[in-house]
Amino acid sequence: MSDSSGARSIELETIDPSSEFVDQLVFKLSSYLPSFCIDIDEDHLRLCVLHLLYVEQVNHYINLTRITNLDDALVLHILDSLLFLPFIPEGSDTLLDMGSGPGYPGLPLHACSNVSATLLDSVSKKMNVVSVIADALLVSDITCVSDRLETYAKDKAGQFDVVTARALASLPVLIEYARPFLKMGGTLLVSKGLPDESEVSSGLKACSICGFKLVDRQEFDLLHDLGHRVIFSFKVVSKSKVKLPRQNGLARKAPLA
Ligand SMILES: C[S@@+](CC[C@H](N)C(=O)[O-])C[C@H]1O[C@@H](n2cnc3c(N)ncnc32)[C@H](O)[C@@H]1O
Repeated sequence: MSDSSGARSIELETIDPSSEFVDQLVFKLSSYLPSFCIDIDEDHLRLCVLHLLYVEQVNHYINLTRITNLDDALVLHILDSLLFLPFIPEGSDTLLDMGSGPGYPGLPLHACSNVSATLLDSVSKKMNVVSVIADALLVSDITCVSDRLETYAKDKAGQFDVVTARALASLPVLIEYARPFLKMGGTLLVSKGLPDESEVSSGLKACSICGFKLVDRQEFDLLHDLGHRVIFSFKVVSKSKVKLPRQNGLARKAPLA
């Protein structure tokens, strides 16, 4: 169905949260977590599974993800998002997920922790979907924003404790995007597949320009041979040496490092 602007409206077909099918997926997901030292109760995992099922439902008419096999999606969307969880410093209240797409990793992180989350993507139809799904899940304290990062940063300087990014851009670009949003002492968490060493060394240069320090780097093999992940944790330790945000698009066209 389309509205007067031609945009397709989003109507979710309600999914029974206590169905046997949902139970099975929750059980499967829960069995994956101990190998990654992640401990989350079933109610929170259920929210992650329902989010995934709604994403899959809407994906039939709005392109949100290329991963259509549910078993793979449990690992590649939910588990992959939850890998960030142990890296969120205790006491963090506010999280921004940059380029969140269908809500990864921001929605599972919000569902499984106490952080209030802002999910941002420049493509408004994606954020509309995530907002409708968040309403259906009755998750509060989640804000969906359709904007470019460089524009949103002008209004939200220094407002977040944690910024996350998955599958968005190279390390130096992510570091530049994230810095204006973070408080002093705040944390940037980035997940990467197999970054090459030149990307890492440019990232470290961008880090020192923007006032970050790399504080942790851990590697994980996803289950079922679905890939390798490196989680980088950067902490804001000083002021940026360049004025941020720069003009729209410059971070990608002319990276700082
Ligand atoms: C490959 S998708 C990844 C989505 C999600 N993080 C995930 O892992 O499934 C990258 C997303 O970043 C968004 N994006 C890219 N550049 C952006 C920018 N400058 N500002 C806001 N969103 C951006 C795109 O619209 C896209 O939805």
